[in-house]
Amino acid sequence: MFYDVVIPAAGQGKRMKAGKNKLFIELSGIPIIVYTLRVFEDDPNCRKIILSINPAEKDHFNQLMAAYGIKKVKELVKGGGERQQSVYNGLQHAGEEIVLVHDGARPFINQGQISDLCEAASLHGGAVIAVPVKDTIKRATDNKVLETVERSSLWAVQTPQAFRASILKRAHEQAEAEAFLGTDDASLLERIDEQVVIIEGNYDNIKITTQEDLYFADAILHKQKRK
Ligand SMILES: Nc1ccn([C@@H]2O[C@H](COP(=O)(O)OP(=O)(O)OP(=O)(O)O)[C@@H](O)[C@H]2O)c(=O)n1
Ligand SMILES: C[C@](O)(CO)[C@H](O)COP(=O)(O)O
Repeated sequence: MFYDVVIPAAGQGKRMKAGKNKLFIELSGIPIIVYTLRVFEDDPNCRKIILSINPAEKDHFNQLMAAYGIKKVKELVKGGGERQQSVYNGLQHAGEEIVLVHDGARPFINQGQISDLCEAASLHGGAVIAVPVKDTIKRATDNKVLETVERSSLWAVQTPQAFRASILKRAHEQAEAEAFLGTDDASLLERIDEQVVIIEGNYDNIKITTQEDLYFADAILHKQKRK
């Protein structure tokens, strides 16, 4: 099933404390964003990549795409102050069928799962990749525990997230109109009662967020190279 993908890549990487967009940090000599883009460049079902970026970094992104032969980025879109706004801006350039949203900061998505995700989105409206939560989760205020949350129904949600484009566009419009800010795109469907289903993913699909994620990323990369 064909799809367009919106990749938000306009963050500042504050939690990484690298003093630059963390997507330019290299893993084994290759920038993180290149790993992410390659997954979609190599997927024959991906029609086009829409990349939301900070305009000040446009030349850097263009240089990387030229150097690594990335040809499917058909739109370089101005990102927003929040991830949700970067996705919203990208969505304006997406087609009318299936659209995926995938963090630039998740370079280890397994291509095999993307088609399952698209099928599910076509059937249900929205679908997310997620893994069962492994830790015991407690709710607390001011470090005082209020309760232990029942774990069997908890999922840690990742990207990609796939949607019927018309539903995602409507969900974003409504969130924008009501000044609602979510941490992922599926939450915008949930609040307008559109269905979102889970496709079980794997724990390697980490989002590179803080310094320690870089050595987890190196380990995952080495594991993948051994295959
Ligand atoms: N205004 C923003 C914020 C984030 N992102 C993108 O959304 C993805 C997930 O966001 P996150 O991991 O939070 O990245 P940063 O915002 O860069 O990190 P931080 O929150 O630590 O500053 C990243 O690919 C990031 O580039 C974006 O396009 N626009
Ligand atoms: C969309 C996301 O990757 C799902 O896990 C995540 O919510 C991005 O935002 P965060 O603020 O870094 O959690």
